[in-house]
Amino acid sequence: MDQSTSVHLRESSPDLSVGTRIDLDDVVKQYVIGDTTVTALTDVNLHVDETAFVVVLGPSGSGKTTLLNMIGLLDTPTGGRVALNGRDMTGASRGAQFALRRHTVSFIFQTFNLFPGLTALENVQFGAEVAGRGSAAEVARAELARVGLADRMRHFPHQLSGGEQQRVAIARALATDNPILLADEPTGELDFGTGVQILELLQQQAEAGKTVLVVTHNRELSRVADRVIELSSGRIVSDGPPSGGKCRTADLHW
Ligand SMILES: Nc1ncnc2c1ncn2[C@@H]1O[C@H](COP(=O)(O)OP(=O)(O)OP(=O)(O)O)[C@@H](O)[C@H]1O
Repeated sequence: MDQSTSVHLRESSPDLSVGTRIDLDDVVKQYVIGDTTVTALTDVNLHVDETAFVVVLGPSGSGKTTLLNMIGLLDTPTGGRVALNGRDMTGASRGAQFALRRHTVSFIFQTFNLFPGLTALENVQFGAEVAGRGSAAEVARAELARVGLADRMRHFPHQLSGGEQQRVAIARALATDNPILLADEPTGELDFGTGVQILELLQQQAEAGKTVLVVTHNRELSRVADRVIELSSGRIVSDGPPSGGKCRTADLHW
């Protein structure tokens, strides 16, 4: 085997036997546009090694999405270190980042980001295929049933409500079987009742053994978390259980 083949195989075969772990050490992220520098994250130290429902809370512009993008290896820090599953990915090649991300992290977005020309089933099947899972159609059917959409498999996104579309997006994330779910304002487009259902669904995934990180500006949502990481102007200003203790989704108001 020549050296390039060996490097390729190594990069596309991350060690999946290690447990899920997120480590950010002294992470800084700056964006430079013309002669303006925006510091989105400053000296962020974050360690998650538990399967838990974690809420990242902060006002608009505090760096929540930037933090999620760092954890999900969608963006690289200006300074500091990002490691997933104990592997330092800070200086890793795009190929190595893609390979690890593919088997570790799945994303859920505020605007669902479904493929409009694919049915619910095909959207979810795509998730299973990207992750290289066998029997992708079977996996997709099972995950859609898990999120309560067994009777909507042939529907296209425009034929589904916002809450149903978000369920499809969650099913697509689950179809990858990745251990970390990163959700950016997943209830932002939904009414209160639907948002609570989506939150419950995400909470169930944490109870089933996933690490679920949900970004929100809505403090009320953070009351159901196991752990709340609060950001202000790019810095973590608190990290711990919700003040007042964890409550049930049924006790939320917004
Ligand atoms: N690609 C980029 N180029 C330049 N500046 C950026 C970029 N992405 C984010 N920023 C800046 O970094 C800061 C943090 O942005 P970020 O989107 O992480 O905040 P946020 O807390 O997620 O905000 P929101 O809740 O409004 O989505 C903001 O000042 C934003 O303008």
